Amino acid sequence: MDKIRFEKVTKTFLIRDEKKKGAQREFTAIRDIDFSVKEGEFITLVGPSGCGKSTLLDLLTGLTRPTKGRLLIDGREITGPGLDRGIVFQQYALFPWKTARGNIEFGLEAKGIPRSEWKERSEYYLDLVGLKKFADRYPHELSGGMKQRIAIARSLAFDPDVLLMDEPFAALDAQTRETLQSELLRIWQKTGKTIIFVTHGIDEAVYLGERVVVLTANPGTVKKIVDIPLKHRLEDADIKSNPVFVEKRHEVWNLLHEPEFIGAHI
Ligand SMILES: Nc1ncnc2c1ncn2[C@@H]1O[C@H](COP(=O)(O)OP(=O)(O)OP(=O)(O)O)[C@@H](O)[C@H]1O
Repeated sequence: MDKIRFEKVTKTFLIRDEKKKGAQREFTAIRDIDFSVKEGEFITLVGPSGCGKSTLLDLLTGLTRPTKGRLLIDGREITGPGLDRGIVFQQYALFPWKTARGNIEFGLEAKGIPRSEWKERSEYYLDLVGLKKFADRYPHELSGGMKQRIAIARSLAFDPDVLLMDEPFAALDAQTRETLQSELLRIWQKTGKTIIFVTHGIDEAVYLGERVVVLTANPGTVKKIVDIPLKHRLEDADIKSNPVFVEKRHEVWNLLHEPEFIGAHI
């Protein structure tokens, strides 16, 4: 069965009508989004600014509902937020008054894990993201990359089936971003989570995604879903020279540079 299914999902918002004072009009942010994600799959979503990437993730969190269509997880309609979905945002969203360990334990408490298990579990997730030695640091004592690792560890501590990531590495410098990308792949391979990862970066989308969903803007629709048959992402030290990477990167680049995107900010 599909882990996640978008069934002809449309989301419209009421916005101010620029032509008529005091009036409102409908604005279609995304239209007829229809695709499925398999259990354990790593999917990346890429598209120009305003194509509805965040709107799609909001719908998956259950914080907003579609105007038309349905979103399903394990065949059940999403009707609200749930601990089956972990979220990692661009901004780290850590509690500044809690240590790295405290932030992770928050996830354990929310899930109802007995307090006696917190230490062992938080150590496990700190170790998974390579920060065992930094357990007692506060967020302001950690680098941006470390904060994002803690945010990932905290989301994983809930043991969600699905990890939703909204440009999680966008605020990091290029080198830290590359390190975290490969760490995320390693974590994904180890945990087998289903991951939906939103990005502006074509390289990032192709490197991480087993499939890349290319979206168009105004309204956001699926332009194409590109398979990325890269086998050894972590073992290949210079993956960006790999002919499959080069070819697929070019395909996604072309899709994003077709006439309807001219002038769009990608
Ligand atoms: N609450 C809202 N009310 C009205 N319009 C909205 C609302 N939320 C989003 N939109 C509009 O829907 C469209 C899609 O927005 P969204 O934030 O999902 O795009 P995005 O692809 O994530 O953009 P970016 O890449 O710039 O972050 C945009 O045109 C935006 O202005």
